[in-house]
Amino acid sequence: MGTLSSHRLGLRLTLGFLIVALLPLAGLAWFYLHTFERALTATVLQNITSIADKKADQIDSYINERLVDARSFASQTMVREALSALVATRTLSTGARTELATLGERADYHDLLLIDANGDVVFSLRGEPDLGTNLLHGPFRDSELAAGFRQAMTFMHIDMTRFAPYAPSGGEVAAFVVAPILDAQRPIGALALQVNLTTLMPVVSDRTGLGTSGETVLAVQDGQAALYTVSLERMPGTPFTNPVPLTQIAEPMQLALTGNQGHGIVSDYGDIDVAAGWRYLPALGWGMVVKIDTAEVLAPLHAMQKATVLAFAVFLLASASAALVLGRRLVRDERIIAAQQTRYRAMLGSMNDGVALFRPLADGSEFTLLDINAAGERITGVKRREVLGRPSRIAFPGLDAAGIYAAFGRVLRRGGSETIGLTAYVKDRHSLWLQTDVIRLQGGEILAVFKDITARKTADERIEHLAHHDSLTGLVNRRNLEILLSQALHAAHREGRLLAVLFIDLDRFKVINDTLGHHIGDLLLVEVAHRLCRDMRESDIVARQGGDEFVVVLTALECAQDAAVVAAKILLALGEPYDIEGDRLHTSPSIGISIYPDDGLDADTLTKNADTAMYHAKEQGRNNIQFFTEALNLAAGERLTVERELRVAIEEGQLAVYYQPQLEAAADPLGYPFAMEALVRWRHPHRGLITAGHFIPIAEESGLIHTIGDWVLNEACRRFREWTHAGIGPRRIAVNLSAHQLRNPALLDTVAAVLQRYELHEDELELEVTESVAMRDPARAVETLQALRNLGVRLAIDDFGTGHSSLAYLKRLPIQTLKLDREFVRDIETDENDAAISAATLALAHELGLRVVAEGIETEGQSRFLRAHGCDLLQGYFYGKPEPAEFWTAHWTEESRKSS
Ligand SMILES: Nc1nc2c(ncn2[C@@H]2O[C@@H]3COP(=O)(O)O[C@H]4[C@@H](O)[C@H](n5cnc6c(=O)[nH]c(N)nc65)O[C@@H]4COP(=O)(O)O[C@H]3[C@H]2O)c(=O)[nH]1
Repeated sequence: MGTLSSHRLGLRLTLGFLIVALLPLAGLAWFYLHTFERALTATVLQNITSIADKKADQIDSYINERLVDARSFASQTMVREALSALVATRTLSTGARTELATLGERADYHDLLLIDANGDVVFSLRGEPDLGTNLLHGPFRDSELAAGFRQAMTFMHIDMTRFAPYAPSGGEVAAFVVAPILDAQRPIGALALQVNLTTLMPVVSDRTGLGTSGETVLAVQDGQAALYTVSLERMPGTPFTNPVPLTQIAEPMQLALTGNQGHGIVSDYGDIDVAAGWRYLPALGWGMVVKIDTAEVLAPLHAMQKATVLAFAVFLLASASAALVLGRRLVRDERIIAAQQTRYRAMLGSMNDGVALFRPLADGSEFTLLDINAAGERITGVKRREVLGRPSRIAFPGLDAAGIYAAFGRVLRRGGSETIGLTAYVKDRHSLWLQTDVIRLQGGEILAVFKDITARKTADERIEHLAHHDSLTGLVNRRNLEILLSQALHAAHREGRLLAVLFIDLDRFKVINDTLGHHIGDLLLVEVAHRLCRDMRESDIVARQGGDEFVVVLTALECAQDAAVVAAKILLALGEPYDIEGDRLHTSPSIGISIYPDDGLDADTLTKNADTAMYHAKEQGRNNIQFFTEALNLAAGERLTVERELRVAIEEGQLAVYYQPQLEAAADPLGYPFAMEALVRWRHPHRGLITAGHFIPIAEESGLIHTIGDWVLNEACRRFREWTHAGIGPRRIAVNLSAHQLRNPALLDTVAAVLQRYELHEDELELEVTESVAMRDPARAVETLQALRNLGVRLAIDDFGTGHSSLAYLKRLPIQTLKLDREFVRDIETDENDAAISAATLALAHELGLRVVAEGIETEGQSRFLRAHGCDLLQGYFYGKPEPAEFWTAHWTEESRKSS
């Protein structure tokens, strides 16, 4: 991607200009001129040849006309008679003379002569000195006239003599046409027509077609010399006077004199280049050269040459100027491009995205790497200088070739661009994920812009995993379970197999979580998840449904009983003790099982039914497995019915408060109880009396507990005040508070209003909250309990012993009473463990200044044990069941009547 220097570019441009523009033009011009010269020369020579031919024809005609004249004159009777008369009388009639004169003047003959058979010149129109002389013996016997006379008389032939100076005519160059005059086939003399050279000259010297420098040169050979028979433009002198040796005469004339005919560009007698045509004139015995200076005939050529050179020069100048301007512009553009390239390179270099440029091979099967930027080197780990120009498969061996080259091919065929989501690339044995945009450039090259999105991809995968998995345990989460279960159901349906959904809930987990803290609870859940996964097959699904609930899906079951086997294994595995941060914890699962297709066809139904079965398992005493049955399903439906009916019950006053006595251990069992615990009952119109344990949980789930709780508190306090006003009944009233009520911000106002309404004194009202309620959010519980305490209400911890709270911890709560749970009391006579725990609890509670109420006392043995260990208050069927207020009112009234 380097750039040419301005100098080199200039040189290249000049060379290019010469090669591209000037050389062809010069060649064309030369070719044109050369062709033109050849054509012109050929035309000129053709013309000159035509002129020469024409001149030769004219001379022949000229001579023929004279020969015809001579024959015609000689054959005339008048001529024969005139000669006969002259021979006989030496005189001639005037009429005959006039007729002869007329003949002589017909053509511009110089003279008309009659010669008798002896050679005497008997008649001459001009009367020159040859008249009266004898041509055979006289002074002019060597003249051309004498030669012509002898030839005519000898051969009876009409001929023309050579031109030569003729003395009788004062040396005028002349030729004679001599014809014999016959009388009865016998020559009696001859007629001679004298033709002066001057009459031939107009024919010869006609310059038509010869321009300004044209000339017709005529010469006759005279021995080893030649005599020019016409005046020459460039050689002064009289014709027939200056003999020139044959060897020195110009070449075309030499050729003409030797009988040759031709044309060409030659040198003339003046050594000047001429276009000439030459030939021999047999009628005259002369050589003829018709010529014209090449300077004149080739003048158009020379003009054209000049014009061409001029045009060429102008063109050269113009195109050189244009080339210069263009060149400068090109150089400037080149500089701009170079600067742009530098900028782009800097930009590409500073980009975080990798950019690589490829050129496809002709068949598109392979791509050559043309360039790659710094980010591209960094991402792929290649060295630019090592891979430039190499096939892409060799340059980037770590590339997942299939996807990217297919995209290259597509973009190459269709044009435009394409984004390839992900491409795997192995660098230093680590897999990278690249996102690549593939763009086809105008030149057919392929640009790949790629970024390393491994981090993002990993994060996406993590987010994806989090979206589908529980963050604490890593198990499949509730949402993902629905999807996976639906898929598993499809497979089961397809394969005609069974499938089991196991709903698992940890018994007493809430207690552990509330008492030991969420951290320990979390660790326990993680361990539970670990144990669940341990024995599962790969095709099974283990999910956390939320809280302490887990779901296991067993796929591809042979029979429903297999699910029970797996559930039993889970029961064992989760029932093992857990060692967590130094504590040994115990929990057990309750497992509900639903089977596809018997218990439901869709994920929702199967999960719901397994949940129902799980509840049943809990009801059955925990650490238990229950299969879903239709009866269970009905029970679940029952819950809904109860909730609906409960609302009606509240409105229609079907609820009632029952009271159970709490007796002081030392007191007379038949005396007034120390306190009464208010327990709510539902007088159902069809089902009869329903105890609290059967509908309070539903009231809590549905939120009805607030209405019920407020009503019970109000009713119990009202009743208590009624009894005390009547002078019967207990000294204290105990009312249960549910966890939901305790969290209600309106509780304090409600309690304060009730205290005020019924003028309850300090410590006359005791509110019972369960241990787990107090443990759930200790800080908040302490705050609320303290506020209640500040109102003058006593506080009791219910069901003590079921949670994991220690007495030391309870010290922090503003409570005055502990209620020992029924569970401990039940086996207190038979289970040493329970007996020991109860005894220790009593002792420690007293140490903390708390009073202890034991509940669920059903036997005298239990009562005895508890009293022996200093239990303060006793409650249970042994002393009295929960009964309506009217019962107690009647009872106590009767008692007081008896005692009085
Ligand atoms: N087997 C046996 N059971 C005995 C004996 N003595 C008492 N019981 C039963 O034990 C439960 C004592 O109440 P709790 O522990 O406070 O436990 C109560 C209490 O937590 C809650 N509850 C009852 N009434 C109310 C109420 O008005 N409001 C709220 N929030 N909870 C209530 O419902 C739970 C169950 O109440 P109930 O069904 O009335 O059941 C009562 C009572 O009938 C005995 O000797 N043997």
